[in-house]
Amino acid sequence: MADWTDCLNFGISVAKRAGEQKEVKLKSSPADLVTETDQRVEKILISAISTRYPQHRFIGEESVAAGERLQLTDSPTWIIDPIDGTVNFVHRFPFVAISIAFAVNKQTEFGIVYSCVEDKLFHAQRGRGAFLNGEPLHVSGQEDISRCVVVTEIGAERDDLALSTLTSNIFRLLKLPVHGVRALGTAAVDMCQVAMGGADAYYHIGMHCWDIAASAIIVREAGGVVTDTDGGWFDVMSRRVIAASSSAVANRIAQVIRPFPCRRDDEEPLQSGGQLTADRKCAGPLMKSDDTNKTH
Ligand SMILES: O=P(O)(O)OC(CO)CO
Ligand SMILES: [Mg+2]
Ligand SMILES: [Mg+2]
Repeated sequence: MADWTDCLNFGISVAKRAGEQKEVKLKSSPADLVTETDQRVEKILISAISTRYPQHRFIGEESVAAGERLQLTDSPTWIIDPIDGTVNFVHRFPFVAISIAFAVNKQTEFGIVYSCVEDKLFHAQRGRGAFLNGEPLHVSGQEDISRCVVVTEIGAERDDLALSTLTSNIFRLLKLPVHGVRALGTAAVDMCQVAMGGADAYYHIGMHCWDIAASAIIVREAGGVVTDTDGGWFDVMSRRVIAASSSAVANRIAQVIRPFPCRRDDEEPLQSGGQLTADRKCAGPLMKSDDTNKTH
């Protein structure tokens, strides 16, 4: 089996260096919360990594936003979110992360999440455990949904149907009941909370591969489970994820939440007047036939 430890150590060093970038400049208007820093950090990371590993490929949030094709092949590929939590970054809400995953043959070999403000470096390598600042990490192991803190994200969708699906999912969880529902504004850090036992589960439909690939392996290596939102096999390109302290908790969340259809990350983006649309948007919530036994 190939040993990717050299790549992991290099990834950790560039993530920590890039985490020193602090300047906030909006790209065009206050409504456009992609900052120049997002783009600069991605360039710093890709430039450093590609100099050292010229054969490797990249999937970067800002490169894809600029029109680059999003395709995960069997080649060694770095999947990068230069700033996970851009809205937090702009508002100085103190949870912002650099997220880097590395996949070979479409399998994630390691993940790095550097929560810059907290100065917390999470990492995991396949089969070798998960760590926070070098110390081993473990999920809570909680199996009882009624004792769980569950994390999710509010996202950027603001249409009525999207919001009603989002809020009704939270409503159903709170009515189970769970101990609490939280949202930190960064999927990578949300999922690392599950890895460290600060939360017992995370779920979301609509995140991209760069938001969740690194933290998914961190949760698994910390002893947790990562599934699709229907409880099945997790596909990093599907934009559907549950990360949980146990299979029992993951399955219970899968039973409770209503699906929210999204275009896969590796689907061709929609064309709009000859231009690629800005995002691979969620299609809006749909009821599936298996929803009929769900309340609310
Ligand atoms: O700040 P970003 O990278 O857009 O990510 C958000 C989700 O869209 C938080 O995870
Ligand atoms: Mg992100
Ligand atoms: Mg980002």
